[in-house]
Amino acid sequence: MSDVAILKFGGSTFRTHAAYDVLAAGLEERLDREGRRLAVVVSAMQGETEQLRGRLHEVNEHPEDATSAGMLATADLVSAHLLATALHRRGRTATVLAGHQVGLVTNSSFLWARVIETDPGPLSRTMADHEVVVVPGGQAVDAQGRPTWLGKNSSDLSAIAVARAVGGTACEIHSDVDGIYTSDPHLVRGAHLLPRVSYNMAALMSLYGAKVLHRRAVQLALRHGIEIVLRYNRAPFSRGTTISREGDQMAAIVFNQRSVVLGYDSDDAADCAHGVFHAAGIDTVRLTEKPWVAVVGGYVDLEAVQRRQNLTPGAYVGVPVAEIRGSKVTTHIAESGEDALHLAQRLHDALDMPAAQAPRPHLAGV
Ligand SMILES: Nc1ncnc2c1ncn2[C@@H]1O[C@H](COP(=O)(O)OP(=O)(O)O)[C@@H](O)[C@H]1O
Ligand SMILES: N[C@@H](CC(=O)OP(=O)(O)O)C(=O)O
Repeated sequence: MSDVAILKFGGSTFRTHAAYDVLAAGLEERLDREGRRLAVVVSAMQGETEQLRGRLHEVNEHPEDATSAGMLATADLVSAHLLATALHRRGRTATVLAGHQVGLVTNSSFLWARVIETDPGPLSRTMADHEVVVVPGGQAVDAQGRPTWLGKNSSDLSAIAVARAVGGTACEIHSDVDGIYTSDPHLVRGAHLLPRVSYNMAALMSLYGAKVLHRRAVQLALRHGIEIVLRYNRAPFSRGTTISREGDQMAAIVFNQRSVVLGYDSDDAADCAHGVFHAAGIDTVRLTEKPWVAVVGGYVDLEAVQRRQNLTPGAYVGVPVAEIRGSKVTTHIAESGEDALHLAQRLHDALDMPAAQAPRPHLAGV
C-alpha cells in the first residue's frame, strides 16, 4: 500500500479538546493536497494515561498487570475516537482500529508487551474504504486476545509497527518539538536541533532516557528500513530530524529526571537484576563502573517488580545523566532529579570543549 502516509501524533498534541479539530483541519489539508490515505497513530490526551493510573492505584495499590494494561490503554482509545469524530464533522471518512482489531499480537507481558506477530490484513482492508484510519498507540492483544500494553510512551512503537504492516517506507512522528536536540530543549539552555541522526544514535539516546522517541520503535524501524521523520505537531508541521542509516557525528547530554540508578552488593547481583528487568521488558542499563543498574524513564513499580521477581531490592544511588560523544557514553550520577537538571546544563555547556577540559565524570557516592 504505497499510497498511505503513516503519521503519529503524541499526547503533547492534545492538550485540549479543541486540538482534535485543529489536527483534523491539518489532516484534511494534507488529504486534499496529496491524495494519499492516512494511517494516523495517536496517543492519549496529555496526562490522561497517568490520571487513569492514579485512579487505579486509589482502588488497589498493586493492581495486576493485565488490569493495568486494560485500563491504561483506554486513554489512547478515547483520543483516537475524538480524532475520528473531528474528521467526520468535516465530512471525511475515518474509522478507528483498536488494539484488538489492528492485527498486532504480542507476548503476555501485559505492561511491557513485545510484538510477536503482525497481520497486515485488518489495516489494508480498512484503508481500502476510509481516507483516514486512526490507531490508538500502545494497544495490542496477546495470543489469547487479552489486551496488552506496549509500555509507557509506546505510541511511537505502534506507529512503526503500523508502517511495517502497510508496507510504508517512512513514518512521520509529530511532537511538541520538531526533532531530536543535543539535550531536552525544554530543560537545557542552548540545546540545538540535530537534522540527521542515525538509527544507532537515536536508539542510544532513547536508551538513556531521551523521551522524544521510543527505543524499540527505532530498533523496529532499523530492522525494516523505515525512515523516521520527526516533525512539529502544528501546521505547517515543520520537519526537524530525519533518522536513517546515515547520521552526523554528534554529541548530546541525555537524561530523564524519573530515571534512577540502583546499587547492589556485587557485580553478580547487579548483572542478575539487569537480566531480570530486561526479561520483564523494562529498559535498564548496566553501568559497569560499579555494581549499578540504571532503570530508565520511570513509571515502573519497582517495589512490585522486585517483590514479584524475588529480587533483592537495589539501593537508590541517584539519577543518571548520560554524556554521549559519538558511540562513547559516560554516565554521570546526580543526587536527585533537580540536581540532574543542573548537571545536564553544566555538561551541555561544556559539550563543545575538548574532552580534556570538560568536567570529569561525576559518580555519586564515589
Ligand atoms: N534530546 C531531546 N530532543 C528533543 N526532545 C527531547 C529530548 N530529550 C527529551 N525530550 C523531550 O521529549 C518531549 C517529547 O516527547 P513526549 O513528551 O513523549 O511527546 P509526545 O507527547 O508528543 O509524544 C519534548 O517535549 C522534550 O521535552
Ligand atoms: N498512553 C501513552 C501514550 C504515549 O505513548 O504517549 P506519548 O506519545 O505522548 O509519549 C502513554 O502515556 O504512555
